[in-house]
Amino acid sequence: MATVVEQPQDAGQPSQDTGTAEATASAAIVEIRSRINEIDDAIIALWKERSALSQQVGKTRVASGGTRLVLSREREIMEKFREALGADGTQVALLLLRAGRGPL
Ligand SMILES: O=C(O)C(=O)C[C@]1(C(=O)O)C=C[C@@H](O)C=C1
Repeated sequence: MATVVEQPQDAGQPSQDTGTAEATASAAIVEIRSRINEIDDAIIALWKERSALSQQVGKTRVASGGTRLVLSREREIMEKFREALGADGTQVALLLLRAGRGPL
């Protein structure tokens, strides 16, 4: 049986390995991937912006004598993500909150 060996891509280069040798399907995949790449870039930018804003809120609150965390607010955010995305939403929310908190 032939062994398929994945070739490493150049760092920073979008992959053109579509996983199919069929030209029409391959062209469609390249097109769809272009939008996926835009979405990933937007998610990364929003993730970083949210994290910075969350840290700003935390610093503002602690500097004013408040608590570092507000668990009722965290529950509200986790519930929003769970309602929108199901069980995976809860995991996403936990990661988002962790990114904003930094190390405890
Ligand atoms: O909304 C706040 O009060 C925040 O501090 C932001 C944030 C968040 O990342 O959403 C972070 C920590 C808190 O425990 C709750 C929420």
